[in-house]
Amino acid sequence: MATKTQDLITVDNVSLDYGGSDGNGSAIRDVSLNIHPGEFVCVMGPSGCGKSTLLKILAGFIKPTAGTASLDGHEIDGIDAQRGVVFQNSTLYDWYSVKKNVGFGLSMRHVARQTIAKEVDTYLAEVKLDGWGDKKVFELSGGMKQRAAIASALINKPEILLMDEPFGALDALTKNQMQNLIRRIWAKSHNTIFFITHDVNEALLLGSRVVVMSKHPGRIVADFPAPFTSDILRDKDDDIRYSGDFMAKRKEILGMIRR
Ligand SMILES: Nc1ncnc2c1ncn2[C@@H]1O[C@H](COP(=O)(O)OP(=O)(O)OP(=O)(O)O)[C@@H](O)[C@H]1O
Repeated sequence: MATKTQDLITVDNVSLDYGGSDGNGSAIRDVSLNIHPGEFVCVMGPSGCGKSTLLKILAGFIKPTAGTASLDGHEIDGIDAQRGVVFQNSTLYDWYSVKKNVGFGLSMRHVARQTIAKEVDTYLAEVKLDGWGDKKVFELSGGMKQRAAIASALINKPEILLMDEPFGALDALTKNQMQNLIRRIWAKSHNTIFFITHDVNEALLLGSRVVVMSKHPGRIVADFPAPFTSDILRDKDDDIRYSGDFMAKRKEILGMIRR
């Protein structure tokens, strides 16, 4: 058995080549990244630089062509409920009730029905969907679907939550509400979150750490702690986004991405 390490996730010199005759299949190259428990890591980079590829490796959907990715010292080898995934477009079953969707992972693991019902209620309350459990997913708004998707990932108590532009398709107001929701859940539960976004404000408003990737094939070009999400939790508002420090960091990241 592997020894328990301080890092929850270790990505060691990972490259992924999708193949193809044109030689352009290399999606990420020599990526190394360690994630500690409780970090909220936001990943940014130009379109096509390999952010989703990195997430898919962490989720266990694909294996690197070189290097290793491990969770808790164990090489990631296939999908597992230890890693919850939330995509931009909900992967819920539209014709099932919200409750059935949220409890799906537990029922697959043959958890007792009463326990599932209790847990479902807890996680629906967590994402502020109490009272909506009996609705069918197709009856929900986009923001509500994403809240249900987050509940159905969290109910499995994953060691890490992998989120691929989860709020990318939402309007500005709903997006802001969802950012507040996920920040509050993170602060309360100390979840570890790996969160891909195209939105530099979102990365700085949410991440306790921001990672920036270069253009295709992606490498990590910057990796730094971000204080703003803790400031927002302390101040209970996000006016920090108008501060000089925030603007300067924003400009710096955009400069890196455009370069
Ligand atoms: N299944 C696949 N087969 C072949 N090439 C792929 C596959 N998935 C992704 N790619 C290629 O790998 C590169 C990285 O794609 P990826 O989706 O990881 O980037 P991304 O940074 O998440 O992009 P975006 O920000 O636009 O969502 C791209 O050039 C893409 O075309």
